[in-house]
Amino acid sequence: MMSTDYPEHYRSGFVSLVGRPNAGKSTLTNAMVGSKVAITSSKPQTTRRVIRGIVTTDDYQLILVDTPGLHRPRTLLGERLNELVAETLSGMDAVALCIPANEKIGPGDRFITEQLAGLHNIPVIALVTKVDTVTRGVLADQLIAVQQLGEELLTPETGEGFAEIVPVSVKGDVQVDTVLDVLTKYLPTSPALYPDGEVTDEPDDIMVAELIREAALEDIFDELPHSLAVVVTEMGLREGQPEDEPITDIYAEIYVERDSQKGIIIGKGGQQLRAIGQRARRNIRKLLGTPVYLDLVVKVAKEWQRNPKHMNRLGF
Ligand SMILES: Nc1nc2c(ncn2[C@@H]2O[C@H](COP(=O)(O)OP(=O)(O)OP(=O)(O)O)[C@@H](O)[C@H]2O)c(=O)[nH]1
Repeated sequence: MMSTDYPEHYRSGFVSLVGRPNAGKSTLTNAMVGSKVAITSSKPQTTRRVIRGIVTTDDYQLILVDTPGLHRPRTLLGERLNELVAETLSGMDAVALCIPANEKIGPGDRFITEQLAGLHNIPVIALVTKVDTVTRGVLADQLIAVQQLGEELLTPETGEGFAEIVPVSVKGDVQVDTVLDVLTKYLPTSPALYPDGEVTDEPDDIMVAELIREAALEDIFDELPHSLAVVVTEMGLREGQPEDEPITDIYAEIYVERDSQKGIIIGKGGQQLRAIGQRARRNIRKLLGTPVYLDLVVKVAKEWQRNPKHMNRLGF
């Protein structure tokens, strides 16, 4: 379909879908990618950009980028990761914040919106997702609440708020095309940035490490407020697998500061570590688009967090 000649009006660029867990980002990404089957890729890309999908048509190429690390900074390390997220976002042509229609706007939404307020000259579009789950009345209230959120936190000076607010439902097949139209409006004129076919940059071990870290912190966060780092030591597609059954092998080390914390992470009979692995695998699988074999080792690195050299060695 694509040729090397691009029409003058051709647009190409990056858009990131953000939003708290369960907001419907993946479902929407898949629906947009699936609706225009020119290029699909669920493979992660460079260290900074984790590409979830590319929608290529005769008029535009929309590159959908993931930013899984967008959360409250918990530690120095967390702040650095959030800088990484900020850097990813600052390279976007637009950012779309997903807010479900059927859940009240909460602290998570507010926090992310505040983060987005720091972006300069990047339009932020609100997508009110899963509108099939609510009545018209509830949707109307949510649209107003979203508008107020934008006016209050995004551009309080001007009160402009979100560049646009678009209701959408993948399950109900409502306005998925409209979302594409809206997002691509903000792409700059440019030839396609990715060639036709599979995209094959280096996988992103930083994002994988972050997913493992999040999985570890999920239910033992209180006991380990700060002392956790994850390093992916090896990652790659398993050789000799049939092409339609790829598996990604990942070897990672979880660093804690004290022996006692090591015990917490591993748990009785290794139970906790298994649970962490399971959770992490589920999310990494989403990110990479292949089943994952995950080998986790827990190590003690004393006071690593306050030691910049140590942090550098750990890849931060
Ligand atoms: N009814 C309905 N459910 C939806 C819709 N879109 C997504 N969902 C459901 O909402 C849940 C979360 O969707 P995801 O797309 O995984 O959300 P996400 O934001 O990618 O979540 P994380 O990966 O946890 O950040 C899933 O159970 C979806 O099936 C929709 O349009 N309508």
